[in-house]
Amino acid sequence: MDFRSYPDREALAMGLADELAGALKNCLLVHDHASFCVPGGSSPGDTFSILSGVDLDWKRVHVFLNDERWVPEGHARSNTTLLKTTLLTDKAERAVLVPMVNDADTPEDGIPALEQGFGPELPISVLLLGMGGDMHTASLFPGADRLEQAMSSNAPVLVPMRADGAGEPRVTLSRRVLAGAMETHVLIMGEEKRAVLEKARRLDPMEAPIAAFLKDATVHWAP
Ligand SMILES: O=C(O)[C@H](O)[C@@H](O)[C@H](O)[C@H](O)COP(=O)(O)O
Repeated sequence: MDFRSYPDREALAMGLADELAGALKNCLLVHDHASFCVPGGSSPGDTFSILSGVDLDWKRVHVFLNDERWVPEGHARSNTTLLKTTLLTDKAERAVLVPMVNDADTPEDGIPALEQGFGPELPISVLLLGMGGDMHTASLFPGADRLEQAMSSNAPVLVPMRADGAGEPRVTLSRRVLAGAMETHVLIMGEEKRAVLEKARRLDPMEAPIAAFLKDATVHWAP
């Protein structure tokens, strides 16, 4: 694991946006498109805003979430809405969004149609992950109902997930798909998450799902 510490959150957003843009540009030099997989939640907003103004051949960048809360677009907890308002604006408006939610009643009902969109997107070219205080990443929550399936080596691309800490039902990319990314970055902020991440490194991924992705990752942190 490579750990990068920034003096403050503004420097982190600028440094991380620069790093992600560089990785996407490199990928586009040799591939016809780049698959860019990003977290929802509150941490990446500033990074996304900076990235959206970067000069890049965005129409060849395919963006999708690590995971989504099963709520309609426009809902206050919709990661898709967050993505559309922070990343997919300005120059990045031309990027292609691969949907992670549809209007089915449950993730189980919606997943078959969603999975079809992921065929051309794997392996992920550039992966950004967040982490919760309980060591979850994407919607791989410790103790979640289908964690074992989602962490297994023959897991499907998408897994429905319900967990006490999750709020609403979720859909998440499985460990197999996330761990197959060509390049992985992790974004965390604050002393508490830094300590949690250190602890996670010593635990089994079933207890600390973020641990499954740290070995080859670059972690970006600011106080
Ligand atoms: O939909 C989600 O909740 C995310 O994809 C999730 O995995 C997130 O990255 C972490 O929970 C950290 O969230 P914060 O950035 O809000 O702390």
